[in-house]
Amino acid sequence: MSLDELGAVDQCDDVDMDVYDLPGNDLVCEGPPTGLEKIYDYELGGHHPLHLGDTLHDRYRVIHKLGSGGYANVWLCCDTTTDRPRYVAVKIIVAEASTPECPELRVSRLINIGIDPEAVARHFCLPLDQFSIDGPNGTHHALVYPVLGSRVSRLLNKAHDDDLDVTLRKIATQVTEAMSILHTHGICHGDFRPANILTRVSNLDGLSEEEILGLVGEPEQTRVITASGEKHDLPTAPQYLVYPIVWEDIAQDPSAERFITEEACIIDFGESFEISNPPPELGIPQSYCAPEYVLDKKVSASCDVWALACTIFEIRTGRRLFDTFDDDQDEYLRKVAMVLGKFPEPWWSETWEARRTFLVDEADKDGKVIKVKRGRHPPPVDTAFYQKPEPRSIRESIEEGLFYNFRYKPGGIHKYIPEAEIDNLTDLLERMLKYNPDERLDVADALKHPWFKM
Ligand SMILES: Nc1ncnc2c1ncn2[C@@H]1O[C@H](COP(=O)(O)OP(=O)(O)OP(=O)(O)O)[C@@H](O)[C@H]1O
Repeated sequence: MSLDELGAVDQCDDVDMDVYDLPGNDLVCEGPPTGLEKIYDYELGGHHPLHLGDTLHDRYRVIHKLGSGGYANVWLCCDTTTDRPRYVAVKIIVAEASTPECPELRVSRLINIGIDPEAVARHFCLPLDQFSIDGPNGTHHALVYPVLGSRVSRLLNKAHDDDLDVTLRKIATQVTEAMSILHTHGICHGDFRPANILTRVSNLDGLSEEEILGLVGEPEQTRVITASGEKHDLPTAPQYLVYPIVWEDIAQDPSAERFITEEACIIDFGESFEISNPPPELGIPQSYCAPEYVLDKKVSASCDVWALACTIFEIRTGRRLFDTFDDDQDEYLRKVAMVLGKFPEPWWSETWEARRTFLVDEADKDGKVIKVKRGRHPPPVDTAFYQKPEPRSIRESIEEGLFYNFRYKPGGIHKYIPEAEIDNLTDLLERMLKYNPDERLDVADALKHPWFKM
């Protein structure tokens, strides 16, 4: 298992591939793999095997799962050393990545570079405690964080509020302020996207474990078995995997109001870097990649600004601005060009080699790119309903309004965005999504835009 392999997948978005195809430990899990870590990552160098009820560091009792990513599992734990129950998120890094250079530890640089500690605490998720675990798969860094909730692009608990517009702009302002603080202090986040921006959760401490499970739901498990269907006896893997808490489902319960706040908190500094010393590669999914990185491998603070623009769009509309299937680079570039127009040279005619497969050389009289005609038949009448024209500008993308699709059933919540706000947001995003990074707004100037004052 290489680190590249570990880091390549954003499991929140791409959870259910490959799980039944098992290199390594020859184990399978019985139930659907959605939301679960890869069972084959339970081997030497991989995840630490845990079960509910286990106690970590003689202190943190595991009561539920909060999530998993390419590098770690995050567990909801009760701190047993305090008189009043106190709940924390314990993130256990895979052994192979638990080195002194572990990217997770980069968050501590925020404390050492002179950022006002109050601002750090307000915007970022800092570790409360840190320890290591020696287990059958190696030694793991474990970091203890405050418990956070759903990602900021899916505020289902606020969806029916009259002032949803105000709330979403407030959250977008907070995340822009957070990036502004980082850039002012010479740090790029490097992986700035809604999956790494969660809402703060409050009022859990003091509740009993039963009350907590009454709120977030009893943990559901799926058995881990051998490929031939028997109980396994490998010390390197758990006997079951735990499905993570789905905050969005909880958010729709009226009691969630007490717990889920309107405060955004930035997590995951694993890809962060010093602006003065950019890395050769970025570790951000394709849908948030600035074109100068995709086409020229140029990394700068402007890449963060591009990702921020995509994130603001997603917070305000509940949708991805440039969504791609399976992180396909050509599909991404095609979508960007459909919305923002032709790329400057030499990107258009030389660098993006596959462009001619999708888009013709010349734009139309309005400057819109033109798709290559394919000899396809029109869709049958009963599927024509789904063939919505693609948006051809930022304005058209915003005009579709806010959608929160339901996860397990058709439909969702749809709200229009007021016309005056569309004008303002279009202007802001167009300035933040300039192809030339030198013409792109920097984050401090973006923050002065009238959209944030509406
Ligand atoms: N403090 C927290 N409170 C609640 N849930 C959390 C917290 N930190 C992380 N999570 C959940 O766990 C998931 C994985 O965490 P995180 O993204 O930090 O892991 P990672 O392995 O570093 O991820 P990546 O693959 O993105 O690098 C998150 O998407 C989130 O759902």
